[in-house]
Amino acid sequence: MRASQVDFENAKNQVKLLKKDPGNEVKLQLYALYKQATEGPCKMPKPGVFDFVNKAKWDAWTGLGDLPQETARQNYVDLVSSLSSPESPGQARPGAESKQGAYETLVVTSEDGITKIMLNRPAKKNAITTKMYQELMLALQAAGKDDSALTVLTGNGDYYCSGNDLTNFTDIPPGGVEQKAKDSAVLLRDFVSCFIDFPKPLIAVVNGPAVGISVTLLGLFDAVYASDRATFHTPFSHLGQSPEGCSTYTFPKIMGSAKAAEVLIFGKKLTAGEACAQGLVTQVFPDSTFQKEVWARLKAFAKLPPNAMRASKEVLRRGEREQLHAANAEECRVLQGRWLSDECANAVMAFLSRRAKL
Ligand SMILES: CCCCC/C=C/CC(=O)SCCNC(=O)CCNC(=O)[C@H](O)C(C)(C)COP(=O)(O)OP(=O)(O)OC[C@H]1O[C@@H](n2cnc3c(N)ncnc32)[C@H](O)[C@@H]1OP(=O)(O)O
Repeated sequence: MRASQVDFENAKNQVKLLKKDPGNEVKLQLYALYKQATEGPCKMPKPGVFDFVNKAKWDAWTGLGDLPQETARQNYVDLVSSLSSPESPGQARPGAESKQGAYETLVVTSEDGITKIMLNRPAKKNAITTKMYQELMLALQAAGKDDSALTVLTGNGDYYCSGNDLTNFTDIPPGGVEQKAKDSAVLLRDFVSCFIDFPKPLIAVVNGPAVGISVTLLGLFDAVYASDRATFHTPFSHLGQSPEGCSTYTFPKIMGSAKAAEVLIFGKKLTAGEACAQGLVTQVFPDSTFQKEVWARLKAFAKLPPNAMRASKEVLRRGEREQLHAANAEECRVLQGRWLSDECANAVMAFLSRRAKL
C-alpha cells in the first residue's frame, strides 16, 4: 500500500491519459494532493473572493492541512487508480485494483489482500452526506464478498471524519421534518447494521480527528490504529442529539460506564493516548511514521489465512450480535425524536450559520 516515487510519476502520467473528464471536484482533489505531495502544506496567501478558480484550488489544498507528503502521494496514486475503468484498463497502477470506480464520495482500492475504503471529502473534513452513507453501505457489502482478507476504513486529508454532515438536515422531503427524521432513522439503522454484520476483519486507520458517528462506530471494528494527531469527540448533547453506532452498548463494555458517560453524555474529547488507555483504540503511532508502520502491519495481517480470521471474528462476535442490533434499533428510535427537538434544530442552525463550532 506504499506508493513509490515511480508509482506517483506513473499516476501523474495516467491523469493526462484519462479518457473521461473526472469532473471539477475530483480535479481539485487531484490538484490538492499533487501539491501536498510535492510541496507540503499550502503556504500560499488566500486568493480574493472573486478569484473563483484559485480560491477553489486554495480551499482544496488548504483542506489537506498537515497531511504528510508521503500520505498525499499515496492518496493521489489511489485516487488516480480509482478513476480507472474497464474502458481504460491502462490507467490502473500495476498491482492496485480499483474495485468500484463509480463512487463519488469514496476511493476504494484493493491491493495486497486489503480492501481500503477511503472517505474522500477532505475539504469538508470527510463529513458523511446521505450519498456517502449509501456509498459506504455499498462498499462494505462489496468488500465483505471480495477476495481480500481485510477491510480498512480511513480518511483522506487531515481529518478521519467530522461525523454526520450537518447539511443533511436541511434537505427536507415533501413529507416534512417528521418524514425526514423517519427516513434518517431507517438509513442510520441500515448503515450501522452493515458494520455489525461485517463478516471479515474490519480495521480503522484513524489518520486525524474523528467526530460523532465516526467515533461511535469504532466499537464495532476489530482493530483501531490511530495517529497521535487524532482526537475522538462525540458532542451529542451539544448538538441536542443522542448516541448512535451501538456506542450505548459498546462504550460501557469497552471503557466502563463512568468513562462512557463522560464521553457520550458530556462530550469529553479524548486524545489518541486517552482513547487507547480506555480501550477504544488498539495502538497509537507518531503521525510522522503512522502510515508506514500501520500499513506494514496490515500487510502482514493480510497474509494470515483469511478463513481462519473470519471464523475467529465470527466466534468473537456471535454472542453479542443480537444485543448490538437491539442497541442500534433503540438508538435510532431515540434519535428520531431528538432530530425533531428544538435543541437539535438550534444547534444545527448555529453551525450552519457559523455561530458555533465544536
Ligand atoms: C442519516 C443521518 C444519520 C445521522 C447520524 C448522526 C450522527 C451524529 C454525529 O455525527 S454528530 C457530529 C456532527 N459533526 C459536527 O458537529 C462537526 C461540525 N464541524 C465542526 O465543528 C468543524 O467543522 C470541525 C471542528 C470538524 C473542523 O473545524 P475547522 O475549523 O478545522 O474546519 P472548518 O470548520 O472550516 O471545516 C471545513 C469545511 O468543512 C465543513 N464541515 C466540517 N464538518 C462538517 C459537518 N459535520 N457537516 C457539514 N459540514 C462540515 C465546514 O462547514 C467547512 O465548510 P466550508 O469550507 O464550506 O465553510
